[in-house]
Amino acid sequence: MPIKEGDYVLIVGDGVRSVIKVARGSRISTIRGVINADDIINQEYGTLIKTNLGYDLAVLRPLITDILLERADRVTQVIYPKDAAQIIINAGIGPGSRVAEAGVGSGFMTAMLAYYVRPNGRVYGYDKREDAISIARKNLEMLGLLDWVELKLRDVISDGFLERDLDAVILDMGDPWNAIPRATEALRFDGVLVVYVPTVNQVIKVLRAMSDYGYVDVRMFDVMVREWKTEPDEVRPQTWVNAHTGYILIGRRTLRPIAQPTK
Ligand SMILES: C[S@@+](CC[C@H](N)C(=O)[O-])C[C@H]1O[C@@H](n2cnc3c(N)ncnc32)[C@H](O)[C@@H]1O
Repeated sequence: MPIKEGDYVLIVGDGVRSVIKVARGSRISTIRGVINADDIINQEYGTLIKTNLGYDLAVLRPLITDILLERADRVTQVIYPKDAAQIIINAGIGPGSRVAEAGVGSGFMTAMLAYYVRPNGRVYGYDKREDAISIARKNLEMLGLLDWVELKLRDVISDGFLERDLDAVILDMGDPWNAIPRATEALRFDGVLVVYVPTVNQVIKVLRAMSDYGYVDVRMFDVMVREWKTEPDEVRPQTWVNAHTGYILIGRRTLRPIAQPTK
């Protein structure tokens, strides 16, 4: 399908990498010169366009992660794709999954969940902050993923989740241990609880609560991705790495009655 006005495109080459929304009549400036948006419209994705300085840049269909990282607004810390990928795989989330998430924050994790539960799954996203819900809605709309998401302005610790028998619940909030009783009542028996926290101090409280509420097969890991330079004449790790984002804790609900913690 050819490129249309209003599409997002990824422009790549010679040190250029940016996601642009194509607007008729506009000029796209890069460090390798300028291209006219009109020269992109009606071209096939994958086409090469010459800048006014003579560089060939590729015009590609952006991946969901390209749009998220480059174009989405942020009002909170977000879950990055490297962590989202591990959460999705290890929680067994796929087409048809019904998943709740608190908090939604800027909607980064929500977007990745929505992308993978399509076409017949559903994501129930909760946040107690109105600004977070509205930025998340805007980001999901931009990505075309809102059809798979229900966003709810609600405090999950005091008011709980509205769904039951969920396949997975994901908690990314300051005090997730306080939301574990509510997450547990929303999960199906043997459903997957995922908790994402940045500090070890939080990890300890989460592990205690998971044990109290009868979770089994509890695992914890963090994710290091080391990017490498891919210049054929200089293949080596990049100089700077992101050393830490967060810890991922995953466990399975059991039939233990939720009103009776073990300790
Ligand atoms: C770090 S952000 C979540 C980021 C999000 N996962 C993302 O990838 O964009 C934490 C969010 O949790 C929300 N939150 C904290 N406590 C909450 C509660 N009790 N109920 C609902 N949302 C809560 C906050 O308002 C905040 O927006």
